[in-house]
Amino acid sequence: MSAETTSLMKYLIINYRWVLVCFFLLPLSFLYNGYFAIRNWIFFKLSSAPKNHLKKVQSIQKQVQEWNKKGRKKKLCTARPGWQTMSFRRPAYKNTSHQIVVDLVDVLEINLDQRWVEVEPMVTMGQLTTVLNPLGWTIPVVPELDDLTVGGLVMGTGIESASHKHGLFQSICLSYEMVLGDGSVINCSENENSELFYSVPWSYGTLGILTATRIRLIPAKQFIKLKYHAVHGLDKICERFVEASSCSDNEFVEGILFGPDRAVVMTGNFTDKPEPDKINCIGKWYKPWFFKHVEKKLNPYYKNDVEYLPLRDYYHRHTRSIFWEAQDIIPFGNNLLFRVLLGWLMPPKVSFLKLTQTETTKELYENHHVIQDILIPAKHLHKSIKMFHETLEVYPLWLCPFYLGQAPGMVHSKSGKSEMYVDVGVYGVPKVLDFKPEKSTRKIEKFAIDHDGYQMLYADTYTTKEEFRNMFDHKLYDKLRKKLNCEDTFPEVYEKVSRKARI
Ligand SMILES: Cc1cc2nc3c(=O)[nH]c(=O)nc-3n(C[C@H](O)[C@H](O)[C@H](O)COP(=O)(O)OP(=O)(O)OC[C@H]3O[C@@H](n4cnc5c(N)ncnc54)[C@H](O)[C@@H]3O)c2cc1C
Ligand SMILES: NC(=O)C1=CN([C@@H]2O[C@H](COP(=O)(O)OP(=O)(O)OC[C@H]3O[C@@H](n4cnc5c(N)ncnc54)[C@H](OP(=O)(O)O)[C@@H]3O)[C@@H](O)[C@H]2O)C=CC1
Ligand SMILES: CC(C)=CCC[C@@H](C)[C@H]1CC[C@@]2(C)C3=C(CC[C@]12C)[C@@]1(C)CC[C@H](O)C(C)(C)[C@@H]1CC3
Repeated sequence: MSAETTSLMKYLIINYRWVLVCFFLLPLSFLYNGYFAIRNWIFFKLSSAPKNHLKKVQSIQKQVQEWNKKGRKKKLCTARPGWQTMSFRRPAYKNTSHQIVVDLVDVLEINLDQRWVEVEPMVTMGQLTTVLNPLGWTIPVVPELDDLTVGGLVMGTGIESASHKHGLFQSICLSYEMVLGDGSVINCSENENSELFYSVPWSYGTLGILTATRIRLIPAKQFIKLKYHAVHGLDKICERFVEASSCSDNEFVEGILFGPDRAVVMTGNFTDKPEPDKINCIGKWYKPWFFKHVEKKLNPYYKNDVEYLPLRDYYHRHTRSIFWEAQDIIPFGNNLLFRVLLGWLMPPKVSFLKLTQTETTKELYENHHVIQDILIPAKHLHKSIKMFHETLEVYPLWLCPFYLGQAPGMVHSKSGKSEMYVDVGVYGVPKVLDFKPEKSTRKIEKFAIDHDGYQMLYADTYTTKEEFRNMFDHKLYDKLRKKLNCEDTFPEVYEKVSRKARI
């Protein structure tokens, strides 16, 4: 292809990606979701899951035992296709690993007396909220985005606006059932095999295959009373945000920074008594994107600083616009006409976007886009926002507080006592002129390491193995890897998340 044609193709792919998305990916996503809704309903109606679980676990054990018999030639990973994972890149290591099929996709049991739900690892957040919310229950932390799987959230991490009370996703898990590298099944919890229980989070499937987990339940009411607090000035923003995060009356706390000195802090509580004229079904297809709706609250003209959002609308408030990533894919996606006509098809499935990503878009995102979630102690929030402004100048920034305890494992508070942390989510096009992906990201990673922070690993990490082990506490992890003979069974976490391991 001539140079002109190539650059024309690149121009079209970059500036008209929305054509592919609107005319192909949106309808395809809608049909795919429809198929799975029916499939789940039928599987449930047949009550297939509870009866089949044991058989499905035995099939995983059999796969691992066969792998052992064949001489353990390659290391193990799950057979989930890389394009389906909720991470920016695809796991290249799967091509050179022995893949274990883990088709565990169902809700197993809801025990309302003891307040837990037992689920298989491929259950998604969308499926779980569909099951639980009509029953008047919820898990305490419901990570955004329907397609997140329980397995990925346990083995990686998960966070949402209730995390300031309930911690990260692993803090709401009561037990894990796993198949180990020798083909045996093990259960672990705080009181049983507790060292394994604390090592599983952030282990990225490198200690065993997760086959079920029990998650705590709390009563859910049908609405969230959401208060919007427009705040101006970085000092005031940090003060208001940290104060809201430490106030135990707030069941939900979230902040969106729309510029270096203007933000909206949101506090929420469950309620069954909404004021009828203030109900906002923000999840309806024709409604504005949530972050755009929030941005309007900065304007003093919009007096209405209290709204009542239906529970499921609140839990998946950022899903239609994929936080603010959809605006780079469908620039006119928040336009009223588009929303009324095609909003019901949004969002395009992230997995389909990944599946159809071209080298051109990949290069574009690599060199002109940043996607990171940096977890920083709340006492360093002011400093970190300034660092992000100088290094990237990307807005909006997502601020999500979470309580981090001292339980052993890869991620714990480093100050010797439990403390409030903040997830600073950065998703967008850097405005600074000197943005260089590796240099800028390594600066952010160094800032995190120097301030007792962490980096979410669904995103690119440019840390060296030594820096990675400096950021994440490998003491207990290394001990378990040895105890469970993982060395030649599973790769190490770093070998699954580093830039070399992903394409
Ligand atoms: C345990 C459980 C798992 C579910 N899994 C899914 C799912 O994977 N995908 C999805 O879209 N929807 C799921 N649902 C939601 C389900 O689709 C709706 O709640 C149900 O269709 C509503 O119809 P119903 O009122 O007849 O349900 P119910 O009358 O509550 O129950 C209908 C069926 O659910 C079974 N059931 C009820 N409670 C339990 C329990 N604690 N453990 C196991 N089986 C139970 C009963 O045996 C019966 O066959 C699940 C619900 C429950 C309680
Ligand atoms: N609000 C939030 O908290 C959000 C979080 N995220 C990120 O998304 C990730 C989850 O994405 P998702 O696509 O669900 O997960 P992935 O499929 O990406 O899995 C993440 C890791 O968990 C491992 N894993 C998954 N299931 C199992 C299992 N049953 N047994 C052993 N290992 C397993 C995978 O191993 P393998 O590679 O072998 O398959 C992989 O290393 C989270 O970790 C989080 O970082 C993204 C958006 C929002
Ligand atoms: C802790 C929290 C809230 C994290 C939110 C992370 C999301 C914003 C991330 C997770 C996966 C993610 C990186 C993704 C993308 C955007 C940002 C996402 C959705 C997109 C869709 C951007 C466009 C890209 O071409 C491509 C399709 C590869 C990715 C896929 C993953």
